[in-house]
Amino acid sequence: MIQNYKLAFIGAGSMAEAIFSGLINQKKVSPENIYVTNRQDEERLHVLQKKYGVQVSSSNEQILAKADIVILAMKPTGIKQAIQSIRSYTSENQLILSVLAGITTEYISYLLGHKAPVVRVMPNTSAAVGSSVTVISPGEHVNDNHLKVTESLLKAVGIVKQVKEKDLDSVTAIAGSGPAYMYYLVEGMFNSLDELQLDRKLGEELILEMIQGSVDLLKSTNQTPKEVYLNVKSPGGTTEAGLNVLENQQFQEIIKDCIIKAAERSKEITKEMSTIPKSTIT
Ligand SMILES: NC(=O)C1=CN([C@@H]2O[C@H](COP(=O)(O)OP(=O)(O)OC[C@H]3O[C@@H](n4cnc5c(N)ncnc54)[C@H](OP(=O)(O)O)[C@@H]3O)[C@@H](O)[C@H]2O)C=CC1
Ligand SMILES: O=C(O)[C@@H]1CCC=N1
Repeated sequence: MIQNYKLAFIGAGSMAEAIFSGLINQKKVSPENIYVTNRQDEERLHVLQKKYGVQVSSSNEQILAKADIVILAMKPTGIKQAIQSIRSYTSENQLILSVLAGITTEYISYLLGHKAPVVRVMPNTSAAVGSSVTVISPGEHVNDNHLKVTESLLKAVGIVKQVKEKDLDSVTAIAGSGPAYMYYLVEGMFNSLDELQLDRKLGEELILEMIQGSVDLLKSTNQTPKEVYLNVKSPGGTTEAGLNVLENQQFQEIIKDCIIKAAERSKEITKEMSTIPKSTIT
């Protein structure tokens, strides 16, 4: 279904790369059909072209003229300037996907000034290996076919769920930012290896496989996380000694605060960068 679509990525950073590299690796879209642009970093475009064979250009007109799907992938702060620079080359026949945290479909439609269908998408960088958990939320002018195309595209880089736009702030904290918290935890575990005097390579492999196995078990059981970790713990044993440290430091409270703060920040971004001036609302 999506093989013949031409995709234009406006923004050439880590998220754009994760999505298009995933699409290319999964052989869902060929590099000839992927166009990538940014404002100024030509070296970055050159690197992406060399690595993936994608089409790059600093001309928005060139990039957008052929695009069926436009993927907005700049930082939220850049949305106004970005749409100003692409608006005249976009049309209502193109499907607009936005991966920007906190920027509403309503605001994007307002900036575009026409009725192109806009879908908000919250992926994560695991798209690069086909394992993103991506959440989508349709804006006003989106029909079932637009949603099917969006899903079909994003299913190529992981699982896709649909939510109401009001839920995207919470989802962003988990699906979008979540991987960073996991990597932070893994970094902490890696940092223990020197003190444990364990071979670094072996230790890192054991940690990653242990995490993979823990996720596999959690997914395959009906037990709660608590039941599963209590199965690991023996009275007076090693696990208990470690868990006591986590409990004393209120580790779960910290994690909860972390997720809630990320969701709150998404709401703040909406207020700061995605507010339609009152005078234009009829
Ligand atoms: N990284 C992640 O894990 C996730 C990110 N997101 C969202 O993805 C978006 C991008 O994040 P990320 O990839 O990390 O950011 P990066 O900073 O890595 O990339 C941003 C890119 O946008 C380009 N850019 C900025 N302004 C414009 C413009 N006006 N026109 C064209 N290109 C522009 C930048 O290049 P130049 O400066 O040369 O223009 C750069 O290539 C954000 O909005 C974020 O909320 C969503 C989910 C996960
Ligand atoms: O940090 C951010 O704001 C973006 C959104 C989700 C992941 N990265």
